Amino acid sequence: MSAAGIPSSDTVAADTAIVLVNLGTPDAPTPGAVRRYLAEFLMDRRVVALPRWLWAPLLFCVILPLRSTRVAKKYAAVWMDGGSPLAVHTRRLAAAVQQRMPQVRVVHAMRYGQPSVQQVLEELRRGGAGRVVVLPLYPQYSTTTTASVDDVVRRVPGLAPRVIEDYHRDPGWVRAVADSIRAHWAAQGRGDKLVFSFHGLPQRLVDQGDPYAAQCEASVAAIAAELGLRAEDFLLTYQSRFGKERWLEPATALTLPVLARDGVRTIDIVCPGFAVDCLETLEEIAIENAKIFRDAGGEALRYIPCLNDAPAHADALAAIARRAMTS
Ligand SMILES: C=CC1=C(C)c2cc3[nH]c(cc4nc(cc5[nH]c(cc1n2)c(C)c5CCC(=O)O)C(CCC(=O)O)=C4C)c(C)c3C=C
Ligand SMILES: [Fe+2]
Ligand SMILES: [Fe+2]
Repeated sequence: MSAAGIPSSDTVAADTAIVLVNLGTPDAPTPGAVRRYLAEFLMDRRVVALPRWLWAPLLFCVILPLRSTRVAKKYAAVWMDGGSPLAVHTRRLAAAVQQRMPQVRVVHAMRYGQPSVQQVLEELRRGGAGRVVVLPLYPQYSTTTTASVDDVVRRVPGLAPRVIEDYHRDPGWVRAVADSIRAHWAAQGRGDKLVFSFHGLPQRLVDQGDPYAAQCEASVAAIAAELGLRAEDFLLTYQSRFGKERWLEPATALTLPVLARDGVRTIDIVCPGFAVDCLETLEEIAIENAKIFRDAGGEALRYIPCLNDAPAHADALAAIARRAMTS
């Protein structure tokens, strides 16, 4: 043990594996690949709970044919040399965590698409892994994300992995996010407002007990305290609404024009619910919402990248995983 109570690398068993699990992403920015990805994702009952007789025809006959082509163009706008940003950054993050934990195997898996959680866990079992820790890359717990990872993990026989539920107030993670905001301010100056934008969720799920919104609020409070912010310096919004139902509010895309009309000239925007950059940050926030803000009279919406494979992020996740391995 270190003086700080964090288990040191030599207290960790050699047959241990850490699996970083992210949402998943299409394997090409094409309508066909996006359709396959969305079909698997949106047929998960944790994500859309409507009865299958109603949802399946709607999804396959209406939503996927229309949405896949439109969304493929968005993916194409942010696609990287190594693939989808979410895939590239997740791979790099797993490599950075592995560097910090040379005595265990660190791998990554995707809830939807490849490499699948099931396939990765089965390989670990065949390879003789004794202890497996699954770290979903969702700082805030939701039934739609973390619980869905838990569902598939439990389906793999012969392993009893420890699944980390959330790390929304982990001090190392909070410091890493705060430091990334400080670094952005040091490089670009400080905007008039700081917006924390999180992926949204149907309000119904929160009413039914999903702790996601409360954890987003707690994350923002902790990061704001670390930065010494006053209440008027920042606000929390929710993005990426899907469907007609009421989602968590205020919505990012509706709040930005209001701020512009109220005379806010420059906004710094950060997305601490996303461990790595993806379509929802690079396209929806940094391209689409930046335009929405400018069109409403704002000067600049300056996007602060996700932590991705930053050393402070890998340090924080390695410490979280080590604690889970030894508790
Ligand atoms: C009912 C629909 C959706 C719920 C509920 C939902 C929750 C949710 N999602 C994330 C993280 C990500 N979502 C991403 C993309 C994305 N999300 C939905 C729908 C719901 N998400 C869709 C349909 C899509 C695909 C894009 C689109 O068609 O608009 C991504 C990015 C994936 C990528 O490839 O880059 C992430 C990450 C969280 C954290 C969350 C609940 C808290
Ligand atoms: Fe989503
Ligand atoms: Fe989106």
